[in-house]
Amino acid sequence: MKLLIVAVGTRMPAWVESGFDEFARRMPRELPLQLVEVKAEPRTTGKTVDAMMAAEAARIEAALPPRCRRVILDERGSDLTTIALAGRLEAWQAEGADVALIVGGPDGLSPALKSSAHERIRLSSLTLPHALVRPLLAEALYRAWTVLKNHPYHRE
Ligand SMILES: C[S@@+](CC[C@H](N)C(=O)[O-])C[C@H]1O[C@@H](n2cnc3c(N)ncnc32)[C@H](O)[C@@H]1O
Repeated sequence: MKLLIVAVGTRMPAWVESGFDEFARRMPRELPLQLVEVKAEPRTTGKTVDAMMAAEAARIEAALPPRCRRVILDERGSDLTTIALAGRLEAWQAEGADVALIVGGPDGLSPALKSSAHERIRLSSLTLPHALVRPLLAEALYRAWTVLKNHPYHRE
């Protein structure tokens, strides 16, 4: 099984890439964390927000592996503690399917894509900039894995 962060937006600032890479490289071989970037719709074409989100949703759909578990990152999703996220991670591993953690662009994710999700989670009740979600999520997943392994990185 692998974890994929499928995120709208390309050419992120160096601090976003190095923050993500720092935690992705710590993941074990049996649970790799991979970033799949999806091109954001240009904000200069005069399209409506709904049309831009629909175009981004089509690209996300095309990037998802078949039969993956879809987890939407959404500020209105369920709250998770680190321990609860570790529990999810354990359940996902038992299920065995790849898990796609989907992060929207500047306007968020289309309602249709959100309703296709198996679950919706949030990292905070604050609205986060989409670039910042990548390293935060990578760290949260790494931390959750260390909980399952009783690794000293996570301290109660
Ligand atoms: C700038 S936010 C979009 C805000 C938009 N108003 C909305 O309603 O989703 C871009 C993306 O970052 C992610 N995101 C932002 N805040 C988040 C949070 N607190 N928890 C989890 N994901 C978040 C979501 O995937 C969102 O689609």
